[in-house]
Amino acid sequence: MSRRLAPASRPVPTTPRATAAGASATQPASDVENVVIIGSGPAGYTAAIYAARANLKPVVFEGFRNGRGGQLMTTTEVENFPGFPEGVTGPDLMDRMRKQAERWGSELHTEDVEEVDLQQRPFVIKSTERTLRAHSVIIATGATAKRLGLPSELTFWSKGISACAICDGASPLFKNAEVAVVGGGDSATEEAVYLTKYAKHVHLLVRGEKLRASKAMADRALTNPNVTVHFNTGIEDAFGDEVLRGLKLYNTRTSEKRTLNVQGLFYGIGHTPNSKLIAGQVELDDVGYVKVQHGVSTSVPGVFSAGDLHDTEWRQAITAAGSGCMAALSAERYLTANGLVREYKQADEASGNGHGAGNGGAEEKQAAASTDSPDSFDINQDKHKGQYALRKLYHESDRLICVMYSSPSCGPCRTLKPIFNGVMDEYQGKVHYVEIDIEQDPEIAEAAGVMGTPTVQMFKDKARVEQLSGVKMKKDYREIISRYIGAVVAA
Ligand SMILES: Cc1cc2nc3c(=O)[nH]c(=O)nc-3n(C[C@H](O)[C@H](O)[C@H](O)COP(=O)(O)OP(=O)(O)OC[C@H]3O[C@@H](n4cnc5c(N)ncnc54)[C@H](O)[C@@H]3O)c2cc1C
Repeated sequence: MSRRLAPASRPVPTTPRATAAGASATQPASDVENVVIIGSGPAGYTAAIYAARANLKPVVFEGFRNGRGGQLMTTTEVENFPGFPEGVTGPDLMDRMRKQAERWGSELHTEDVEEVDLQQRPFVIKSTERTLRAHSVIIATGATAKRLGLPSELTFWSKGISACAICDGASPLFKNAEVAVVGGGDSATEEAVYLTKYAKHVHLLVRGEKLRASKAMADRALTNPNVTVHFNTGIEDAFGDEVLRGLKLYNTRTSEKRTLNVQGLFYGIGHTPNSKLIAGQVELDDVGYVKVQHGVSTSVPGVFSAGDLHDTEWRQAITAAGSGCMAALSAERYLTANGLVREYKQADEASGNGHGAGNGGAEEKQAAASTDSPDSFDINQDKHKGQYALRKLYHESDRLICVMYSSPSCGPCRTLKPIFNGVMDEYQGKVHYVEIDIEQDPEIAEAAGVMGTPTVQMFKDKARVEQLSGVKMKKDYREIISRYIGAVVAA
């Protein structure tokens, strides 16, 4: 896909410069950032909080295709992050980290970085929308748990299938249940043993005829009475109803098929570090993990790694956050030692109201109206909420009606809301926008055939004309809307 890359597009600051975040520069003008952070998982946001509190005014590229907020946006309850004795949902935790980063003046862009040049100084970072230069860079692009790609994988994801036994093993879903772990290496074997704390019995499904795990680890699984190791075993698919109930297995040597009734399937087949962006510029290990020294320093001075991107062992939110902190402090030290710091003053509001700038923050302020009722509904308003409004508009509006269906625990919905709200603002007076929370209004979501969230549907003249699942780029929504109302307002 070809993308337009703007030249160094951020304005050259004057001194002092009133920044969008309410911070002002106290050093000579420059268009070079102190620090650019790539990634918005626990590592990226924690690095942003520390760098922002050190008055460095970090610029954060949160990512778009893989979703802002990182891996925890795909999970429900996080029970092991300190400070949340009752647990917290992954999306809530990430929203809180994001707000904290924003509050201290981080500049957030929900964009993917497509290219970096770490050979020249200042470093050059090109995202889908802009090109920046920076004296230091923190890479926190995480790792992606490998999936099997079973036909029913998405249906049972977080409803029995999980990529993290340590995170999800204690869930009530698996207590005293039979569960399976797939994989034959150290991680899978360790996870199988770990799960015996909660599950009645654990089945370790191994494609080959022996375990690849270390002897000590393999022995722990093989001698545990609550673990059965099934060699030469592949998984064809999963089955169940509301939740996972079992697996369709096959013998990898004889192709013989059978089923195994389990309520959990945990993937222990490894992770892929998201290091393509920096391959060839920063030293990586054989698998692609960044090689670090002193915790977070990469082979390029001024470039730091944080979180799962270099963590081959722990891969937890708290360890990622910890290394985000280390990366930010290391970047600060590096900038200071090399006389590169451009310090910004925190404006009063930065420490008070919980809002900085960043494009996401600005867009989030434009949320849809509160739920419409017969008393409050006004057809002249652009933005609406709830099924009453949708039914009224469906029958009475002569505009294009854009409906976004979301649910409170859906991470991608949180990513899409500000994006879609921003697009809707470009078409004031031309479209009607309705936000439907499918937990509050399940009937209308069912009637509309919504199978997952986020979903965007568009209606014109009492007919559904478009349906889009997941998070798309602004330009995709604009292109579609322009088909029905003519002009594209913003490029
Ligand atoms: C289903 C599941 C449940 C889990 N539950 C728990 C739990 O309960 N407790 C726990 O401690 N841990 C849990 N984990 C593990 C935890 O989520 C990870 O260890 C942690 O998120 C790693 O943080 P990170 O910041 O290093 O990377 P990630 O969270 O992976 O974030 C990486 C970020 O980088 C961004 N990015 C990637 N490429 C680019 C690019 N080119 N440009 C811009 N941005 C980019 C992505 O969009 C993403 O925002 C779970 C993991 C999964 C998959």
